[in-house]
Amino acid sequence: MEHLNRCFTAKIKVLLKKNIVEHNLLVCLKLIIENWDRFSYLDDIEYPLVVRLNAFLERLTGLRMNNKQTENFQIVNYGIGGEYKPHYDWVEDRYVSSRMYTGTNRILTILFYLSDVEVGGSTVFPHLNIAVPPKKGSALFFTNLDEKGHGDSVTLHAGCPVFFGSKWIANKWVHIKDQDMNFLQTIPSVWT
Ligand SMILES: O=C(O)CCC(=O)C(=O)O
Ligand SMILES: [Fe+2]
Repeated sequence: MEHLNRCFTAKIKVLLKKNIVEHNLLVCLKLIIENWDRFSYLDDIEYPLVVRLNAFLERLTGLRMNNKQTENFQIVNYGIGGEYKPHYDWVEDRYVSSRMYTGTNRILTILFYLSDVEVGGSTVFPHLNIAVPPKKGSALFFTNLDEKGHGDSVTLHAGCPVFFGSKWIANKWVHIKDQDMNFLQTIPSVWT
């Protein structure tokens, strides 16, 4: 795995690893994905390959990835002109209990790029001056909350419009419930 981009501020870690997903997993995910509609969720229990991928992510991040602590993979396809306007992946504290099924906020986003995009489609962080171009097989990791567990405003991000090509991504959101909050320090090899 090779680093393409790494940016540390006081509050956020954005990390891009190349070819993080073994090739066969990527192929299987794509096969499943191609039979699904846009904005589909992969049932993590139903697909043994997804179970394997979650175990891999557990080892990699030091966070628990079972279905009480993470959301199922969300698969999204953007065609030409498709974009995701600037937003946060966390919700305001007052909405956490009603909107998050774990009753806790999203500590980490893992975004897998399942396709290359010919032109456009970068994931951008305007407050951090970071643009991550989609590269098939790579993954972007970023924390969403500050040290106190509240939504972090520097994590504003967007999926830029696809100008040419088709963009496939799979999102994994990990909730803070029952996680070891020292995960960033305890497994430094993941983050360095
Ligand atoms: O498409 C992207 O690059 C970003 C997607 C995203 O931020 C999301 O699905 O929450
Ligand atoms: Fe997002």
